[in-house]
Amino acid sequence: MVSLPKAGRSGRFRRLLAYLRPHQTKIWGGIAALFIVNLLGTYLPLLIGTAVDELQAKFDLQRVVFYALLLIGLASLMWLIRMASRLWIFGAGRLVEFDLKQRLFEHLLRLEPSYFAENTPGDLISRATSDVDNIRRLVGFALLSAANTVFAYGMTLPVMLAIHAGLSLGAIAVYPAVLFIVQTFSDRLRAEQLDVQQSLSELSDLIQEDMSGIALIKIYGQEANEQRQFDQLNQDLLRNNLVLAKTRNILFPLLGGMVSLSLLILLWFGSRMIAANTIQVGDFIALLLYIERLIFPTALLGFTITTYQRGEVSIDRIEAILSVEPRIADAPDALALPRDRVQGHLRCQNLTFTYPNRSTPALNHLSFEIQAGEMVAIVGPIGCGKSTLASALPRLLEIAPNQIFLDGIDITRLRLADLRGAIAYVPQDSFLFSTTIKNNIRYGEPDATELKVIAAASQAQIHNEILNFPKQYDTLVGERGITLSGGQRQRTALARALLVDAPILVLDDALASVDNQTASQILQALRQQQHTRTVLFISHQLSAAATCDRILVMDGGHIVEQGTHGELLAAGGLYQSLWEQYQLESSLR
Ligand SMILES: Nc1ncnc2c1ncn2[C@@H]1O[C@H](COP(=O)(O)OP(=O)(O)OP(=O)(O)O)[C@@H](O)[C@H]1O
Repeated sequence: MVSLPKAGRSGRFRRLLAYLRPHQTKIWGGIAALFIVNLLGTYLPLLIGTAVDELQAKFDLQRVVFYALLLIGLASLMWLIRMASRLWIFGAGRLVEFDLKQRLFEHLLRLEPSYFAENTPGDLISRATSDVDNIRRLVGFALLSAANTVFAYGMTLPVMLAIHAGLSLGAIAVYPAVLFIVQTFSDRLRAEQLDVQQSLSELSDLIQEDMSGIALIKIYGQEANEQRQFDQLNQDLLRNNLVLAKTRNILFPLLGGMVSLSLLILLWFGSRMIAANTIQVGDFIALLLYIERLIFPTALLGFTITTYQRGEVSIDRIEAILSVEPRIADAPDALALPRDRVQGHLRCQNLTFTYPNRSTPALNHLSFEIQAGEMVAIVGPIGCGKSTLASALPRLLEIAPNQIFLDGIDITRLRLADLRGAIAYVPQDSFLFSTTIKNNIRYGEPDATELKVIAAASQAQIHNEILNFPKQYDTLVGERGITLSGGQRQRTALARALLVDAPILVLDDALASVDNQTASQILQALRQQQHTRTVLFISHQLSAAATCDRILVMDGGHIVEQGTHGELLAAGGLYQSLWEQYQLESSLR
């Protein structure tokens, strides 16, 4: 799970300002509009008070119409300017949301696969959606409401005090209590909000995992168990939401009640003052309207603070992702190696790699050399480190310098894009995107011509099958399209790698679901152009591996034997026993 950075309040505020900076014109425009609205809002009660006093002294229909029209005009103007302020500030909120989603996605694409092994998709998705949404509300609603509250108090209070200091202070005497209550509740609200967001992440994770593993759940009949786990997490979410709702339901009515109390105080003392003629009716009405004006921002203070705090939690959760530096990145002085200059010579020297959460190395002082254009098989028992080696070559793993060399150059000194452009790597699980088969094949070169796509598919021995698909190369595959068999998926993934025509091809058990005969045919086709391509064929299919120029035998993270099929059989070592086991299994099949 992504750990939260210790940002502190000022750190969070700085980040918030950084989010707002690109949209400051809109924000300032919105704040200026709010200022004008509040200025007009402060003037209106004064105008009404004056009108009441004037008309009370001498009734004049023309003056009534004049005041009515003036009030309607000013109120309409206020409405228009308030609309503009909302459009600008809420619009800035939407833009911040857009920017954050862009940044998050861009950032996630820069991180190495191990990050995604450590952080669940459900948690990342929940952060990219609900947390970004919370920040949008912080920028939109909370900012607007906070600015409005400051202006409302800043402009209204002095005028109220000028009208009648005693009565005004009496009416707002309860407001410090309002602030005290809000402050007392704020830490509790924040902690409860964090619990809700955490529960939501856990629930998203479970849904995500269960949808991916639905077949497994059914095979093992674990529906009821999964349902129980879901119930448990859903209960947690419900409980956390209810705890939060309870706190809010105590807080917000309490705030509302305090505000009403201030009106009561005003009415109680004000009506007596009018009777005693110590305050004019117009002034009293103005004070009533001013208190009324303060009710909304004061009552909203709770929401504003909650939205702000929820947004603060979300800023931490988003920054926890954005602050992770990619562990595998270009060195500042990275060397360029354009694809057309790559020979395809590979050398590993004492290559050692230990997974972060493991005590024993997966690759242990592994050394070998492969000549450009050679076709080499890598075989070995399960778990001996073959896949680890395959992902170390294009630096999908964080390997130390001076261990792997491409054409004599330490690969950690090469530009990552160049290194990965030189190596077409087909991993064990042939992942396909939910798009057409054509787009899947030309994924590494989206502009590749139809002819090139067909050539790659033919080499991967999948072309004839594609012609039988409903829309041939335009057939959708994956969730919204047809389901391919394991072998078809693997050959499509192989076609994708062949299309980019990289100087080095690494097949990591990439033909495991393809029958031995087809696998050998594919290798044969590759062999015909092997002068231009170095091939590493990692496989348990020893009959196909036997056709390679050379075989490297791995065990316990390093190479224990190497040679041709004949040489290795004659040596009578690990390869020979793997071969005998393979022959036995083949005869039983
Ligand atoms: N992401 C990982 N985190 C921790 N350990 C891992 C990880 N991936 C692999 N390992 C461990 O590293 C060792 C080598 O695994 P690797 O997948 O490279 O073996 P392999 O030879 O490709 O196996 P197979 O023939 O089953 O594909 C194993 O002990 C495995 O458990």
